[in-house]
Amino acid sequence: MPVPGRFTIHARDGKARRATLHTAHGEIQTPVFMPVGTQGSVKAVGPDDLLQAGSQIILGNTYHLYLRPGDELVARRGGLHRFMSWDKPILTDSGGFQVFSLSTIRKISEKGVEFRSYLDGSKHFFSPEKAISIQQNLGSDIMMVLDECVGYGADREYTARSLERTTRWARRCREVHTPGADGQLMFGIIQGGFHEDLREESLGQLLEIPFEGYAIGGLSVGESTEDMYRILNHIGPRMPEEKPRYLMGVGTPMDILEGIESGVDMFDCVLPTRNARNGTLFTSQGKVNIKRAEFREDDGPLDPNCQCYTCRNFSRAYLRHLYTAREILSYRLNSLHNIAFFLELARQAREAIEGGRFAELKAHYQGIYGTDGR
Ligand SMILES: CC1(C)O[C@H]2[C@@H](O1)[C@@]1(COC(C)(C)O1)O[C@@H]2CNc1nc2cc3nc(N)[nH]c(=O)c3cc2[nH]1
Ligand SMILES: [Zn+2]
Repeated sequence: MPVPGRFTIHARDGKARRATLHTAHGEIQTPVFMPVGTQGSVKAVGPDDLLQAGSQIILGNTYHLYLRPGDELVARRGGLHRFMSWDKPILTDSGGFQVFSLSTIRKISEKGVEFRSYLDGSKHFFSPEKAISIQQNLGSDIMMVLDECVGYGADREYTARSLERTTRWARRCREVHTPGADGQLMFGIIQGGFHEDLREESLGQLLEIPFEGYAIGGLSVGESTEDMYRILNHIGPRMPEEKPRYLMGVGTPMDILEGIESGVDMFDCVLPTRNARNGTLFTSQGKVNIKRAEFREDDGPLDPNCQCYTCRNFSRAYLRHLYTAREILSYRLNSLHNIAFFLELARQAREAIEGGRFAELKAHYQGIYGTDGR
């Protein structure tokens, strides 16, 4: 009987790892890309589509589901898995980032963070304990601690004080959930901004608390690729070797490959679904902007090397028409393809690590997407 939290490394290629993470809703082969289902749905696609595309785990969000429909309601409906008919693993973010990026008028204190709902302006308060209680109601397989993601450009002094409070919050999260209770795992989140020494400080403090995994927070917040990679390359390899490493909110295909090369195992980003809705599609030959006139009479598949439903059944001309006509089907077909692309990228990375060919895979995509894929 697999024990939730067990993390087995099968192969290494440089710092890259090929591993299996066991959860209460099944095992996850890593490196893994996690489609984002912020409000309990991965926008425009259904659970059957996600399974078909090879998705192993999806993301939900404490902040959004707490505000609507309410974590207590979801608990009464049997938890998030049953509510959204997804019986594989779910990771939920704690809401810290969303409070800072989406809410107005927020007050942060030792106790937690007070914020106003982006829906109706009503006042709410998240303590670390509350953030964990919501994720217990949702029944997610991997819970994230409540943290403060300091903005890009925050000064060093504030960043240093903030990471100390984030550690105290992390300890409070751990204290209200016994490791492994109800099969739920808990990950700590490393902060420290863009200062290598503060990053090490944050990691060192978190290592004193037993977490089943560790995440790199505070990146993909508008910084340059150079700054992201500098911190990633510094802290990734310093994270516990025997536990899963998760890079939050990242990123482009090249960011993901850079992260894997730095020893990161798990990734999530809204890019595939968000860009699908504005017609930017990721293919094995680079980015395709489907609204371009050149595709008006192009009968070819979006990506000749892709096996997804969209590429097997529809032409670029048709996809361009749907996008131009603002047909709802455009969201579905474009999202299906982009999700399939990111999942296939992660699958190719797993295979390349097993074969000791990760450097070649990264070089191959660098030739197509450039150094950062922006
Ligand atoms: C605001 C919104 C919707 O979240 C996405 C998306 O825009 C956007 C805008 O540009 C892209 C890159 C496409 O992704 O940036 C967000 C993705 N970056 C990111 N997600 C994070 C989540 C996090 N969660 C916690 N608890 N703590 C963190 O430090 C943290 C850091 C993160 N960084
Ligand atoms: Zn496709």
